[in-house]
Amino acid sequence: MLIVADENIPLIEEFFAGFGEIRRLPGRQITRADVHAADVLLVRSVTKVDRELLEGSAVRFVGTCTIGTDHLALDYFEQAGIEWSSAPGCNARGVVDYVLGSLLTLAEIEGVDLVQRTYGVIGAGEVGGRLVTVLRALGLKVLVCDPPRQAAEGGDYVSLEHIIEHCDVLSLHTPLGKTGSFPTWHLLDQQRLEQLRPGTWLINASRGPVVDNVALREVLNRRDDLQAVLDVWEHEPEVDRELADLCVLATPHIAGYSLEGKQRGTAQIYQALCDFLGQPAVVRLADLLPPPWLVKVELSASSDPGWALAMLCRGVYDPRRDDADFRRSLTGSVHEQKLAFDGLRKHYPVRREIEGLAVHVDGDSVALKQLVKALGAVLV
Ligand SMILES: NC(=O)C1=CN([C@@H]2O[C@H](COP(=O)(O)OP(=O)(O)OC[C@H]3O[C@@H](n4cnc5c(N)ncnc54)[C@H](O)[C@@H]3O)[C@@H](O)[C@H]2O)C=CC1
Ligand SMILES: O=C(O)C(=O)[C@H](O)COP(=O)(O)O
Repeated sequence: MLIVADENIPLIEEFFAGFGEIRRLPGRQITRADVHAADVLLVRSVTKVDRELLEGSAVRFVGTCTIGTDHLALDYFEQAGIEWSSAPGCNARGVVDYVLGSLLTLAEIEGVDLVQRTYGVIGAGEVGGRLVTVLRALGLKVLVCDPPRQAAEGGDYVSLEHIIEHCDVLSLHTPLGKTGSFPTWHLLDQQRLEQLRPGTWLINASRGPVVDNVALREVLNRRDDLQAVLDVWEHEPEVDRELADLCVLATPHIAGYSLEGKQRGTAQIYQALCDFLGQPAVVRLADLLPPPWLVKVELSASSDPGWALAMLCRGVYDPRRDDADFRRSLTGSVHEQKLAFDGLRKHYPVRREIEGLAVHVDGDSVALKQLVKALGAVLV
């Protein structure tokens, strides 16, 4: 069996060597000729997998080690009888950690207590759903907009217009889709961006085109009360540098880049391929994931919970480092900037998730113990 795989998929040998030959290629450069004789194609978000790439090839299974599927022509797969799988939820916690780190930065810059704000989460699936749970457990007021879920299940959801009118913080967690009953392409367009409440914080770690980037640049240029955090961009890997300059935090599509998230993505696709081939799964992620560098945190019962929140989140992950690296890369020609975008992602440093962090509270502090649990860390 021949497997063609994006070279940036971690643990590819460990999980897939047993199936046959693996040919690793840069994801943006995978061509028809590369996949012609392949049985299996394993990608990340940067490879557009469609009729043009696959027609006439031997590919019978496509796996994307990502949550998002907007780079896959799913209608064509169905027509052509090509089996496929994504990795739902694999890096959702990484995105939650990114949003928490961003909120801490925004609160610090603005001199605002996070409790004073009302949060609007748009898209309440694997990422948004986890985010809502954490924010509510932290005692914050959260409104949720998810029209597809509202239509399917009913429940306590509000409209996007309601979120825009009533929330001080908007965090986007929808898939990217141009068609269907609930399209998200330019969900935040010029008109909706104009309507944001004074002082709104806007966070986009979904897909770039969910926000009209030209309109956002224009609105941010006029309204210095708004604060934006962007992890994703229209036309990646090219970035609108003026827009990046206007953002409080700007990062190169790394919100979900926790080590666990990336390795889980590979493990989920391995499982899906085993299922497709009717083979038992013998490789286990638990045997491969290295121990975290931060083994345990000891908190004194007298610690201030606000300080503890920032220390625990930032001790595990602080997006300001990614922002600084990214800004340094926004120089040179467009070609150099695009290479740097991919380079930062390819050589991304080890980052772990808050969920695995062991925390001991030395003494009896209900507030601190609640905080640890709210973050999803492990109280030991
Ligand atoms: N920046 C990054 O590193 C990452 C970005 N992502 C992006 O985040 C997206 C969301 O991820 P998950 O939560 O795992 O996906 P999911 O599929 O579990 O949840 C998406 C939710 O959005 C809702 N939704 C769809 N259309 C909507 C609309 N018009 N308005 C409001 N809600 C809508 C869906 O009903 C669903 O509940 C992914 O599709 C991917 O594009 C995911 C992981 C990492
Ligand atoms: O899982 C997703 O969806 C994401 O956005 C991933 O973080 C994208 O990672 P790459 O596939 O672009 O490396």
